[in-house]
Amino acid sequence: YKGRINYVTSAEAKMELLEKDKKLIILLNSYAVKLQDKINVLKRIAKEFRKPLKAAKGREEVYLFNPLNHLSLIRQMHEDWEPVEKFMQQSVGQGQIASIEKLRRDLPSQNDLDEASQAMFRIVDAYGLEPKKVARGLVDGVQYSGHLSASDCYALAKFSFKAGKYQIASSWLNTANNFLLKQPRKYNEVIGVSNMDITLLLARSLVANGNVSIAREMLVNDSNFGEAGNALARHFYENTPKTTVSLESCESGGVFNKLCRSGSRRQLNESKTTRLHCRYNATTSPFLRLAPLRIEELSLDPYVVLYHNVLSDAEIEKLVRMSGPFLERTMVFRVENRTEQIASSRTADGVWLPHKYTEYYDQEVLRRINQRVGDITGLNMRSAKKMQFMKYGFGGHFVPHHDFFDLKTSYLEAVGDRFATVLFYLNNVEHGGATVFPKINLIVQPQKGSALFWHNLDGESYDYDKRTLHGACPLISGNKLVMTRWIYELDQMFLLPAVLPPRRRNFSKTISN
Ligand SMILES: O=C(O)CCC(=O)C(=O)O
Ligand SMILES: [Fe+2]
Repeated sequence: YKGRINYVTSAEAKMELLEKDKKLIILLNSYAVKLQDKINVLKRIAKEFRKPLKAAKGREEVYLFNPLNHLSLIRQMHEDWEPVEKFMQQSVGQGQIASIEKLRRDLPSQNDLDEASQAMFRIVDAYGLEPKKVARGLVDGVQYSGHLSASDCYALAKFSFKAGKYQIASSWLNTANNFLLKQPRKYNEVIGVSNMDITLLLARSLVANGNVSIAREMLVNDSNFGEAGNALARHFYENTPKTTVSLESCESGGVFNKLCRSGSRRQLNESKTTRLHCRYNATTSPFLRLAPLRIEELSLDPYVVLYHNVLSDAEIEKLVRMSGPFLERTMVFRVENRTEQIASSRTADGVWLPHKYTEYYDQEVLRRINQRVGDITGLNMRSAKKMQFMKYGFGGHFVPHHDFFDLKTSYLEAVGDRFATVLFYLNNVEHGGATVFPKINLIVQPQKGSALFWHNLDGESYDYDKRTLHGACPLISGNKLVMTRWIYELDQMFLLPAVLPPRRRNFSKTISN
């Protein structure tokens, strides 16, 4: 998987895809031109051949008595048809066909389509959208240009069906049916979904959803099936479909979705948000006496604050530039098999900064940002100086999770767990993509240059604070850029006396190494 072009999250790969699309269409057109040339020659020959017949029409006998015509007819019928047949048999545009075949090797795979479908599924699910509106470009109150095709809706239906989401599958199929009526017939003879495909999958979805009689009626009334519809409905009833796609990790559930919805609306209406408190920090370091920082306190317990204008545009530009070449699909650590894996619970591209190829002069900005975080939070930043830059694309999200590991490893024993998190927002996000804390009803809309800061450990007991559960709502359009810096527990032991090594904790997970 790694090393393969990632068409789903990477914007560059999508640009490449457009280029390939252009090339393929040029090839298809030049194939059609070659074919047309051949057609023109054949038509010309047919026209020539028809000339004597036309001349003879109605006076055939007289015509054949003419010695010229006599010879001509014999010769032509003896000699000319063989080369015509040869010409007809000659294949046309083999070069174009071969080139298309070659380009096709690197096109999006079934896996890419599944991921893109899943991204769309997530958006529809999280924001509570209706497929028929989405198909016409109306997404969560915003009218986008263009619309989906019958085949697009059918692909989304197939994906939903595979995931066992029969209700959504039915909605997509009804939408597909409406679009099919509007598609040119000639086009559908070669590609695209047929009316019968749609009806069959709709019947299966209805049956799987418990609506057997509706499915049977639909099939029997369809001229493609008639009476056979009865048996078909019974067959679907007796063979429950297998779900082959697991959406477990992409379904984030009630409160998270509710907050995502309210967030996208609020952003659109630009209406006021309620904040606990807003103040300036000019105390945690000498630096801040010169440049006090505006702080919005979003929650006191657990402690969550938003710092404004922490990073300058120039710094952000630099971070984006130095991350670009190294971005890769982010992995999720799986305790079960101790490996990093691509998971549907988190869809984004990311890179740890500094990357091993980051130029020395580029590391300056990272050091400066680290120093600033220390100044602002008053915390010790010694360990784990790396920061994670992340770029979310269409449907990109992060299911609710805790940032602490609650895991026993030798590394975490040395530095402690993730005491606090700093989440820098590196751009203004167009639509969707808020950070949400479902346990404390908090939603934060990304704002370029600001940084969200929270404690992952309880302020008194220093135990894991489960209320810090948080996630990223699916992104609907554009990109979302963030950078995360985790601050470690044992770095704070001289600042916060309660944090004392060796910490004794009952870890819920252990990795022996
Ligand atoms: O992108 C976001 O809004 C959240 C990111 C996050 O939770 C993380 O990286 O741990
Ligand atoms: Fe997180």
